[in-house]
Amino acid sequence: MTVNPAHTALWPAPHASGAVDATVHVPGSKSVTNRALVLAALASEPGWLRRPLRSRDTLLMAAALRAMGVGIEEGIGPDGTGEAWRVLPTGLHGPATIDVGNAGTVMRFLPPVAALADGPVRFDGDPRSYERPLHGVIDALRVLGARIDDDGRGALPMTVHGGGALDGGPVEIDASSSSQFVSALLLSGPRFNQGVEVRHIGSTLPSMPHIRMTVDMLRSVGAQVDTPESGGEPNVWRVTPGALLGRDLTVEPDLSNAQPFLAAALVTGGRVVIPDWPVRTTQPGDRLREIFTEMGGTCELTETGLEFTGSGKIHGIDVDLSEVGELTPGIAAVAALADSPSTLRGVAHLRLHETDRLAALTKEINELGGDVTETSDGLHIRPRRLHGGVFHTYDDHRMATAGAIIGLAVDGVEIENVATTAKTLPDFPDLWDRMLGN
Ligand SMILES: O=C(O)C1=C[C@@H](OP(=O)(O)O)[C@@H](O)[C@H](O)C1
Ligand SMILES: C=C(OP(=O)(O)O)C(=O)O
Repeated sequence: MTVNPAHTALWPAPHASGAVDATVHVPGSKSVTNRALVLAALASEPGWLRRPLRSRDTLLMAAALRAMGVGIEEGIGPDGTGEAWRVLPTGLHGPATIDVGNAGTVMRFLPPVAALADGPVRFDGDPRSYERPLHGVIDALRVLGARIDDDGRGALPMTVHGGGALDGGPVEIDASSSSQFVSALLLSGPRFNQGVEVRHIGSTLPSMPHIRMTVDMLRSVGAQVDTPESGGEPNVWRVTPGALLGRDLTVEPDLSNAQPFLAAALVTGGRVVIPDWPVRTTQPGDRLREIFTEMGGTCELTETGLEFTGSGKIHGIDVDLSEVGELTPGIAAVAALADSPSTLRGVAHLRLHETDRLAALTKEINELGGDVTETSDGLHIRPRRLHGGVFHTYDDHRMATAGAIIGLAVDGVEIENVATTAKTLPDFPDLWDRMLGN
């Protein structure tokens, strides 16, 4: 077996010698970039994507769409400012092979797109992608008229035999393990012959802001979507069939990737400014303004962005994170440094994320001397004096950034495979060093 040196390399997490005071330009949102790419690929005319995130997950999405025949030209925008990608929706063709890596957005959003291609599309990915839930998408697509060959587990690897079109119509799914099942069916819904009506029949539904993001972005390209919030039935979303417009969309900074930098202000009693923080957004990271304020900071949203200031004190928190699960690792890291215990709830589905995040956070914080226990749906964190050591990341970008947060306050923390942050934030070590003035 060959060992990738990047995976075993240890990155000494910088210890903060004082309060940070920095402005950090956070790259574009993964969730917005990958939705925008899918919608542009399904449109009936070319579109622009400005300030797209360039990371492993978004480059995998672009490569997958290209493999099906979509043109994506990477370059500078028409006005010469910043990176912009031109998307030319020239067709959806098979045969094609798609590598999903470990990107939930790629493995869930693209099978419905592949069902519209005119030939077989093979999906494969990292070993972890075989374990992540996909049954909601596979079963639903079969009900809606698609032919899919998998190994019977309702997971990757699989082949979607695109027939050039899909009937669509009503479908029931249990999306309690991932909101991305709902988003996936809605995103391609306008291109199904009868559109789609998705009824969630599971007990819980995580990450609602991400479903709102899907609906908002669909509407912005001309789709008609009925939702529970717009007067429809609870847990039912309806998308009317119709052509999608090619738009010129500027991607917001990734607010979930702003998290470690805001945490740095909290942990060091410093100040961090994130330019271009949107005034109105569906990104779950916007909830950090409230959560990190409750944990001891203050923030102000101005025309230039979000200014977040730590008080030098960090408080524990009792919070339901079901809507904003991807923020859990960073909140757990801050909670481990707080002056009182924390309970993080509503995030059982994190056991099926990039890694089992509840197990990984418990093990890694405890190995630094912490006292974390797993509950049925989250974590209980009792802060203790931590010591240095290796913080393992399990190929999970958010484990790496969580370890870096702890490293600010605890000497001698070494992050294994910090390069895994490339999934959504390839510049992380550089941005972190620059924030610290190194
Ligand atoms: O739709 C999206 O862009 C996402 C939805 C969420 O997935 P889950 O609902 O599976 O947690 C989130 O955790 C993930 O990081 C991104
Ligand atoms: C859960 C996450 O990613 P994915 O899109 O792969 O589900 C995440 O980024 O925290």
